[in-house]
Amino acid sequence: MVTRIQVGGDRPYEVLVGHGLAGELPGLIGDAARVAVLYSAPLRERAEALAGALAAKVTPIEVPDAERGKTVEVAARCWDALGEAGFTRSDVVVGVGGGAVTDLAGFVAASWLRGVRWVPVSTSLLGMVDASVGGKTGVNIAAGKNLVGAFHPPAGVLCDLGALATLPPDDLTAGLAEVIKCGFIADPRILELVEQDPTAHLRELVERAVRVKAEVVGVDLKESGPREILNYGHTLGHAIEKREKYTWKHGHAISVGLIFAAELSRLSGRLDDATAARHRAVLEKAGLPTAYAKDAWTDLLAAMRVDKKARADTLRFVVLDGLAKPGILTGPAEGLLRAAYAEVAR
Ligand SMILES: NC(=O)c1ccc[n+]([C@@H]2O[C@H](COP(=O)([O-])OP(=O)(O)OC[C@H]3O[C@@H](n4cnc5c(N)ncnc54)[C@H](O)[C@@H]3O)[C@@H](O)[C@H]2O)c1
Ligand SMILES: O=C(O)C(=O)C[C@@H](O)[C@H](O)[C@H](O)COP(=O)(O)O
Ligand SMILES: [Zn+2]
Repeated sequence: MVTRIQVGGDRPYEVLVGHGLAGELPGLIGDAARVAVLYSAPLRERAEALAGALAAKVTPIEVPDAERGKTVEVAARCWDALGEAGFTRSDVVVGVGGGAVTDLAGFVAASWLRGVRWVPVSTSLLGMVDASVGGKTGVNIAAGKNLVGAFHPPAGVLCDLGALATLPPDDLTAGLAEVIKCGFIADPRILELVEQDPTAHLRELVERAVRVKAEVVGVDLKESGPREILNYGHTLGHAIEKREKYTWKHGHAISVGLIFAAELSRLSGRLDDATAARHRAVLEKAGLPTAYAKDAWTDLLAAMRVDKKARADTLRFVVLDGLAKPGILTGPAEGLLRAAYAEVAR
């Protein structure tokens, strides 16, 4: 059974969730004469199998794995490959992999000839529920996470649940952080399912999280307001990733960031104690990290200043005013931020 979830907006598309979706790719490619398939080594066989079923001339591009591939230098190598293959505006970029590869593939597609079609074939939990949906594409730079990129919605998204069988357990756990985020900002049923047993409810969790994201990005592609809620936990999370030079898994950093954001919500008098405590409990139950280095505060505060939600010198955070009631906290005092950090510092 294939579930089709619609994403609205000026350039609507579908997210397909199911098993064995390879047969859906040619339809999304359409009559393109050339297709570039970006993948990293762990997904080589899957990418080759998908490429082999396409009628178009395929340019395979193997990129470094995980965050090591999400760089300007790797994007430039991809542009060179597209140039050599004579890629035109009717050609298509496909990204096969987790969020790092699909963010890179989307960025290459967004920047090539100022924008060609692209299709993420998501193979990680995090990619399925978050990275492949919504058209945020980009790369990391030394100054911060995802600081260079573009909004460029895909032609469609394939989430083949069968791929999750080979996903390393740590990466499955990392993906749960974004699933849990969706539970706190919009769909508390997600939290109940994770509290019971996430692996027993994977399909429902994927579908629920995709629906949360699809609803938000369908009304606010460019993050002019409502979309900011998807950044819950990300202000501190991205700062941790930067401080760790992108060696921490995104979902792990977001887990700590979610607890920090919940504590910030509680300490600013906006969130009740029980809902704040539930963050730590559900993230722990999923096997996610809940603490970070005590001595890191100065670095983290500096990194948070380039968060995309900041405006000039004012930091802005997504907080909760209750379960599934996200809001914005603008310009909190540093003492408040420090107090929230003390709750995750180890
Ligand atoms: N664009 C967005 O809206 C958005 C949303 C959330 C996260 N992100 C980005 O996504 C990235 C994180 O994505 P991720 O958690 O998928 O990490 P990832 O892409 O680094 O993948 C994690 C690891 O799992 C491997 N892998 C993936 N699928 C596999 C499979 N089926 N079998 C075996 N190995 C597999 C990868 O090769 C990699 O080693 C971050 O860069 C984050 O910033 C983007
Ligand atoms: O799609 C969004 O919007 C999100 O914020 C989802 C996040 O989970 C994701 O990590 C995103 O890449 C963060 O975007 P950024 O703009 O803060 O870099
Ligand atoms: Zn994220």
